[in-house]
Amino acid sequence: MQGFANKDALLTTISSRKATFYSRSRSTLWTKGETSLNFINVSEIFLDCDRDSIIYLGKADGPTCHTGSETCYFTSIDDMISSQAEENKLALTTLYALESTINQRKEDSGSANGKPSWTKRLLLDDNLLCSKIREEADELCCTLEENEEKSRTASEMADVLYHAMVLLAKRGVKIEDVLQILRVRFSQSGIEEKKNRKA
Ligand SMILES: N=c1c2ncn([C@@H]3O[C@H](COP(=O)(O)OP(=O)(O)OP(=O)(O)O)[C@@H](O)[C@H]3O)c2ncn1[C@@H]1O[C@H](COP(=O)(O)O)[C@@H](O)[C@H]1O
Repeated sequence: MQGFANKDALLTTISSRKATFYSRSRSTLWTKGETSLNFINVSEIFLDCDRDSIIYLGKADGPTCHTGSETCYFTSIDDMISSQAEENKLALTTLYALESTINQRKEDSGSANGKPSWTKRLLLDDNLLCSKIREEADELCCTLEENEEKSRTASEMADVLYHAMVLLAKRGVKIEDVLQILRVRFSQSGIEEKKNRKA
């Protein structure tokens, strides 16, 4: 574990041999184990080369992390990065799969395998498509204004996304083109971009 220590915390640790720290939020000394009874019995204390960091070496009576883990350092950054990458991949796969279905409907004549297709109806009727996009966007806003369940917000966003993606297909614009624009905007503040637009 890692904690902040001041001179008093260090002096207390030296005399009690129990790892003691200073809480900056509570402005008080605290000894690891005073609540959990999982004390750290300190045998040696080392200062680092420029004397702004200390290591308490000792034997712990139990888990040192408040989560019950043996150590607080149980989160692997490499694992975090790869699970994030998996989530990103899944999001992209979902969007590309939906885009591909919509494009198939565009190529189908009449209906999808003889079945009625909502996508096809939208693709054939600009007024219906635009009115649905506006309607779904309004329903998304209502989930905020009327403080609806988070699941309603997710569902309405799915409706907005799907209907907007039908418009993209109709216009022959790829979702990748949209994502590319979003990526370019990562490095720019929206306020600054608007200011520069007016100038
Ligand atoms: N993601 C969607 C999707 N999201 C919403 N919708 C349809 O959009 C329509 C929304 O119109 P509603 O008037 O019912 O509006 P609503 O907001 O859902 O309902 P209300 O709140 O107005 O009552 C419904 O028919 C939904 O089923 C969708 N229709 C199709 N897709 C995707 O497109 C694929 C192809 O669908 P088809 O073209 O119908 O074969 C599907 O397999 C899906 O992957």
